[in-house]
Amino acid sequence: MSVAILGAGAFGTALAIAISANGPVTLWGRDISWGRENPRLPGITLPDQVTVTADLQAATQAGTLLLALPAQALGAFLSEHADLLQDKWLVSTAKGIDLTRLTGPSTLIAEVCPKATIAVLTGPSFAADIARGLPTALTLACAEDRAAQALQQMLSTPVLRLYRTPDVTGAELGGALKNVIAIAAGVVIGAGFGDSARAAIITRGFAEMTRLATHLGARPETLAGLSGLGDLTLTCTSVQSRNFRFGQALGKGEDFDPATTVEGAATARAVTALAEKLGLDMPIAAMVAKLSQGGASVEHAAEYLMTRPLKEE
Ligand SMILES: NC(=O)C1=CN([C@@H]2O[C@H](COP(=O)(O)OP(=O)(O)OC[C@H]3O[C@@H](n4cnc5c(N)ncnc54)[C@H](OP(=O)(O)O)[C@@H]3O)[C@@H](O)[C@H]2O)C=CC1
Ligand SMILES: O=C(CO)COP(=O)(O)O
Repeated sequence: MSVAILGAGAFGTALAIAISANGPVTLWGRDISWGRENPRLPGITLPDQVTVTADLQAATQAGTLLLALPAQALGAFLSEHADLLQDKWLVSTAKGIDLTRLTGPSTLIAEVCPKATIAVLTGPSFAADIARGLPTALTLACAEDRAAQALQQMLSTPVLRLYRTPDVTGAELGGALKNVIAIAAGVVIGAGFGDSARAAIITRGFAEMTRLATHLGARPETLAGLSGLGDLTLTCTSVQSRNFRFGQALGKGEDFDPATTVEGAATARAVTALAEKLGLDMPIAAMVAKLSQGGASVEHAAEYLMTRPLKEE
């Protein structure tokens, strides 16, 4: 089946490069004036197998469409182009929760394209690493096993290894929630609170991720896999992560380029609203939501998290 990637940012472009090892791939972007080298992936030239186009009608002739758009842009994009997306195999790579609907990408897609086969591709993977052909392992989540197996074959390469799961909720929530915790980890390091505090944030953040995701039907083992713990580990420990760097800037009291995609900021607000609605305790997410909107100081957030009532782990 032919493959197109919708969204020519860092990740869409990296995936196009990787998957083109298996055959021709179309990469659609609304601005492709950069030609064969995307400035978001400097120094990397697209292989001949990748066709870049700004013609969405042409790109959506492919049967499998990878949606590589930021989570907060996905809903509007789906609604605007719904007529081109019906009956397709739609694979979301967005790692966030929609702020207006309080749902993950798979639910957004299902609402607009009820006949589509829906999957999620997620896991620990910096675009630059994938684009350079470094070995990477991802999770492909799809409730329909035959489609999951077909997508796994179609999108795996000798350096991009996909594991599959039917747990779409767990996979997409792991990817969304780890971005929130990565901001918190960045704050901790930026503020000079140290590596021990970062380990505490990662561990208690993982507890929050698991609490919300399992409440919404996810399997705990999915959260412990590549899409949850794997991506959490990567993003909380690497300055390659935009979410981590955004948190670091908050911790240092520095400005951060508002044009940079930082999924965890809006997702922290969505998670906080969702947790309130569901009666769940998500204190780290709540602090990240406040910090990223300028609604709390780093000192207040640290004091709040450290002086909550003592409890069992
Ligand atoms: N970068 C990474 O390492 C990874 C990213 N992801 C996830 O992939 C998703 C995309 O991230 P990434 O590629 O890095 O982000 P980028 O900021 O690099 O690119 C975002 C892309 O989305 C496009 N876009 C934004 N809004 C719209 C819209 N309304 N219609 C059409 N195109 C739009 C932008 O177009 P324009 O340039 O015209 O604004 C741009 O090409 C995110 O959810 C991210 O979490 C997942 C794994 C790794
Ligand atoms: O999701 C990612 C790595 O798996 C990319 O993280 P950032 O969006 O924080 O750069």
